[in-house]
Amino acid sequence: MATKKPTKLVFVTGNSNKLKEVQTILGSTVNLINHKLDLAEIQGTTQEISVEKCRKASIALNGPVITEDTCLCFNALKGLPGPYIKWFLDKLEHDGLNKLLVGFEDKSAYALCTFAYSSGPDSEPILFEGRTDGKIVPARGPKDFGWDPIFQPDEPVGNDQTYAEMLKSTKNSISHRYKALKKLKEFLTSQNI
Ligand SMILES: O=c1[nH]c(=O)c2ncn([C@@H]3O[C@H](COP(=O)(O)OP(=O)(O)OP(=O)(O)O)[C@@H](O)[C@H]3O)c2[nH]1
Ligand SMILES: [Mg+2]
Repeated sequence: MATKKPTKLVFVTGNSNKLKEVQTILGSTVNLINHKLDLAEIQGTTQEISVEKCRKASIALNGPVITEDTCLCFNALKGLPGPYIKWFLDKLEHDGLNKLLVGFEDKSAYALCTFAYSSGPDSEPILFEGRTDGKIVPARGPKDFGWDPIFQPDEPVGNDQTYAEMLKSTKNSISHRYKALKKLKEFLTSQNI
C-alpha cells in the first residue's frame, strides 16, 4: 500500500521561534516550507487581522499558504494588548507588562493563537483558534521567546511554571499554538490536503 506523501504547506511568518514550534508540533506528517515575510498587519479583531494577513500572504505568493497570529490578552484589560502584544512587549518589556496590571487584583490572561489557511489568492481564508488560559507573573525562565517568561499557564493541572521554564515538549503539548494546529491538522486530513 502506498503511504501518503507528507502534506506540503507554506508557512508565511517572519518569526523564527514560531516556525520552530510549528515544525516540532507538526512533525514529519507535514513538509513545512517557510516563506519569511513580515506582512503589514491591519488593526481590528484577531479574526479580521488573521484573515487579512492570510489573504495578503496568499496574494504575495500566488498560492496556498498558512499564516499565524498570536494574541496575549489580559482579562483585567478586557482582552488588551491582544493582537498588539508585539508592540507592547517591544516598548514595555516584561516588567512594564506586569506593571500594567498593578492596579488590578485579576492577573489572569490567555494566549490565543489563530492559524489561517488559504487555498489561493481568490479563496476566503479559514481560521483555526487555540486558547490557553493562565496568569501574568514577574519574569521567570530563559528569555529566548517573547512573553514566555511572564505567562504561567493553568495547564498541565497544578502547573507552577511559566512557558519559558517548562520543557519545550510540555509547552508544545498544552500551548495555544498546539491547540490551534490540532484543529488545522484535522481540517487538512478531512479535506485530503
Ligand atoms: O513568548 C511567546 N510565546 C509564544 O508562544 C508566542 N507566540 C508569539 N509570540 C510573540 O507575540 C507577538 C505576536 O505577534 P504576531 O503574531 O504578529 O507575530 P510576528 O509578527 O512575530 O510574526 P508573524 O506575524 O510574521 O507570523 C510577537 O511579539 C511574537 O514574538 C510569542 N511569545
Ligand atoms: Mg506579525
